[in-house]
Amino acid sequence: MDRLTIDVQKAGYSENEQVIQDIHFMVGAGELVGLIGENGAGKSTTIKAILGQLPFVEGKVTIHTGDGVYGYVPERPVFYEELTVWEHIEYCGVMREIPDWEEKAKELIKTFRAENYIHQLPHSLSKGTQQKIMLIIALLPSPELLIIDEPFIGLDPRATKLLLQIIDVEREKGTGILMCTHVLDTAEKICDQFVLLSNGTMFTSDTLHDLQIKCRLPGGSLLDCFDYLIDRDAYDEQD
Ligand SMILES: Nc1ncnc2c1ncn2[C@@H]1O[C@H](COP(=O)(O)OP(=O)(O)OP(=O)(O)O)[C@@H](O)[C@H]1O
Repeated sequence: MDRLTIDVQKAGYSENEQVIQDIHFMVGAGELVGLIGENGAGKSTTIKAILGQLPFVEGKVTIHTGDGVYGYVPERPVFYEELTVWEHIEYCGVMREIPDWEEKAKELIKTFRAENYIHQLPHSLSKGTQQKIMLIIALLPSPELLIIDEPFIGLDPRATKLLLQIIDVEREKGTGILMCTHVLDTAEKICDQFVLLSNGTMFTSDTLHDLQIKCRLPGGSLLDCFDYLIDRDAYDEQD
């Protein structure tokens, strides 16, 4: 069963300027898909198209969750300046009418070892701690689809390990996860599939094994395959 289907012919920030084109992929239940690409390739724009935050989208994005609920963790945490961490969590729980939100919140706070921060203002916290708070808020409604932008930047090794464990638990529950990242060595180990973007176009959506075959790089790393595909023209010329 799919959690997300993206079928976008073109999309962008203004009518005349398309930033991404021909993006077609799916995220299945319990699947972790890595959205990979160089700076400016169009990863964040693709995520904005999924979230309905782009003014111009030609195509269709379907979120197949029972209640249409999804969790989103942006690359840069966004908070209300005057609300404490707990007040943010409360706001999310009450506004989204999440049953038992308080209990769930306490569990998540314990999991993320964030007890000491809950009465502080998020802006006074470190970037990694802010990211943990964003994750708690994203997970509070028990979403069946999770979209995470650059989750590993700013997390210390223990927090990274914790996030990886949480990703595993979510996948076991059937949550589909789309993760945008530059940390290819980690992505390579944990993602089921990779959507590779270059210049706003998706040039492949494959497992690492299929990428290795496509690139004729048996046992090659994700970075090797990515490099090969990006420079394919140059490589082909050398063949
Ligand atoms: N708000 C915006 N208005 C107009 N163009 C934008 C806007 N945001 C991004 N772009 C353009 O869209 C293109 C793709 O950018 P995007 O942020 O999607 O790339 P990215 O793959 O997420 O890059 P990075 O890895 O650096 O975060 C770039 O050419 C960028 O300049």
